[in-house]
Amino acid sequence: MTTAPDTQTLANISGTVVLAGAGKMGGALLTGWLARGLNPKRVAVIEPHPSDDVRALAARGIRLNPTAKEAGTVAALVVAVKPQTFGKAGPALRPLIGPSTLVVSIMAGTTIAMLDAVCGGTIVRAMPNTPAAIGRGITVAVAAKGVNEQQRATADALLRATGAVEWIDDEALMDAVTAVSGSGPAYVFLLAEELARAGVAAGLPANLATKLARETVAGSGELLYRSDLDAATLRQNVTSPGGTTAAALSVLMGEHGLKELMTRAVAAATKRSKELAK
Ligand SMILES: NC(=O)C1=CN([C@@H]2O[C@H](COP(=O)(O)OP(=O)(O)OC[C@H]3O[C@@H](n4cnc5c(N)ncnc54)[C@H](OP(=O)(O)O)[C@@H]3O)[C@@H](O)[C@H]2O)C=CC1
Ligand SMILES: O=C(O)[C@@H]1CCC=N1
Repeated sequence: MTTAPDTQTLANISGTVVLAGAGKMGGALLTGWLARGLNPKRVAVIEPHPSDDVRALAARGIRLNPTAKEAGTVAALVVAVKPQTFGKAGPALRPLIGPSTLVVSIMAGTTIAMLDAVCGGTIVRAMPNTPAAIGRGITVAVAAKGVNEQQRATADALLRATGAVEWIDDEALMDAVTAVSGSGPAYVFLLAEELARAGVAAGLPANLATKLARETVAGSGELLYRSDLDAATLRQNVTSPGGTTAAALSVLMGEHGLKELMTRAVAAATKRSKELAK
């Protein structure tokens, strides 16, 4: 069950919240924080090439690329650069980290031990996903030893500003988490792409096929979100015995079907997440 975002905790964070890397995921987090009441004057962004949207936020009080001194006491540093960039970008973040700074990393495959070695701080490792951009993400988080209750509440509020949050104790699960929910939106968008393509192959005009696929994926997702029924029951509700859906599902659920493909896909992503940690 999703808990309501703790807007009070977000508004009460004392000190600066620094976002390092305001790209697709970092930008989505930033949007969520501001929408949930984080004072822009408390936010600083470290970003070599800020987008026009991020630049525009400077007019609302966000500090762009401040020095460590200008950033002041950093309550939380959220690291959203690419894992491959972190080795170079990480050490430059060190001066921002004080004795009580919480470091929240959303980088795939980057372990708490690696974060500790490169930039230090009190660490929460998290894996969000892009529906965060509309407040409908899901994030899984794991806290390093030494994260106190207040820091955990701060991390929770920052992450919950973009959707649901699940806390786990076992960091080793983060590779599979990344493969399922971090990368998962891409699998769903691929489904929309392929459904449209198959519609065209079945004779539909491209714009109609694209609209039908998009609305079908979006509407089904919304139904799954709002319904108390599980995915299997919702699927069965579409499937009339001997009907069209059953014909399609005999392909999708048949030998070498989606079960096998998805198992292989998630295994490949899990493996890649583990490789990023090396
Ligand atoms: N996209 C997703 O669905 C998800 C991504 N993540 C994680 O989020 C992180 C960011 O991914 P994503 O947003 O997709 O990638 P992006 O490339 O969109 O964002 C990364 C940003 O970091 C900037 N950057 C580069 N060098 C530095 C630096 N030295 N200091 C500060 N910022 C820097 C990049 O600028 P420039 O482009 O100019 O180099 C870019 O704007 C990754 O670690 C990824 O694993 C986690 C969950 C989901
Ligand atoms: O593809 C990636 O590596 C990142 C992590 C999860 C989603 N995007």
